[in-house]
Amino acid sequence: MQIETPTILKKIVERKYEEIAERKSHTPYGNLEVAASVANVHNAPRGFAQALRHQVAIGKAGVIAEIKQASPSKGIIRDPFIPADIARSYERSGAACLSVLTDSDFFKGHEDYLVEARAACKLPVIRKDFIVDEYQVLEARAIGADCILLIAACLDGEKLRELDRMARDLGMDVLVEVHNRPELELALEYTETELFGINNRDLHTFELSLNHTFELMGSVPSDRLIVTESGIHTRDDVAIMREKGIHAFLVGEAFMRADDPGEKLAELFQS
Ligand SMILES: O=P(O)(O)OC[C@@H](O)[C@@H](O)c1c[nH]c2ccccc12
Repeated sequence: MQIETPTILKKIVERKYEEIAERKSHTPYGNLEVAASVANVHNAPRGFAQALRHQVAIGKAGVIAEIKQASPSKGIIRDPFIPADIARSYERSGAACLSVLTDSDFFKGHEDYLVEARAACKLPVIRKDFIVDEYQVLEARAIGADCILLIAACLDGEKLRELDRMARDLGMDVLVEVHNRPELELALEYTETELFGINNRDLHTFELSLNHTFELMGSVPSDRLIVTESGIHTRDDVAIMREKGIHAFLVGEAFMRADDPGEKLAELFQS
C-alpha cells in the first residue's frame, strides 16, 4: 500500500477549513455582510487591476509589492515587521499595488496588517490567503481588500466560478493563480477575471523555476494580464521577463529581506 504524504498545500487547506469554521462561530455571516457594505462606503475598492494596467500601459513594470513576515519554506524573513512603514516605502518607490498575507498559521500574517498597510497609503491591496469559502471573500471586503487571490490548486471549477463572481459582485478584482497546464485550463474555463497569475513556485513541493511563466504564458489569451509570481530576485530576472513580454510582477522575499523594501523595489525595477 502506498502511503500518501500530505503536501504543505494540503495541510494549509485542511487547517483553513477548521479556521473558517472557528471564524463563522465567532462572527456570523450576517455581521460580515454589514461590515462589507460599510466598507463599500468608507473604504471603496481602489481599482487593483486598473492600477496594474495603468503602469503597464505607460511602459513601466506593474509591481505588486508583498508584505509578508514569514513563509513555510523560509521561516521568518522580516523582523521587525511594521506593515504601515513597508506600505509607505513601497508607495514612494512606485509600486502599483500591495499584497498582504493574512494567513496566520503558516505565514504569520493577520487581517490587521492589511488594514494597517492600506490605511498608510493610497495603493490598492490584495488579500493574500488560501480562499476556499464565500465567507473569506466577504471578510476580505469587510477589512478593505481591493482584490483577492484565488489559487486554482485549492479549488474545483464550480467553486472558482462562485468565488470569482462573488468577489467581483462586491466590487473587488480577482487574481487567479495557476502553476501548471491543468490549472490554467480550469481557470480559463471557470473565471472571467482579467488578472492571471502564474506562480513560479509549486505550492506542493516549493520547487521554484521561472520557466513556469515561459511555458504557460503562450496559452493565456491576450486580453488577460499575466502576473509572474515568486522567485524574482534580480534586475536580470526582471529584464528576462520583460523581454518575453511579461510586465506585471508579484514580488515578496527580495523586498522583505532588504533594510528598505522600497529602495530594493527601485533597484530591481527602475530603468
Ligand atoms: O517571496 P516571493 O518568492 O517573491 O513570492 C511572492 C509571492 O508570489 C508568494 O508569496 C506567493 C504566491 N502565491 C502564493 C500563495 C500563497 C502564499 C504565498 C504566495
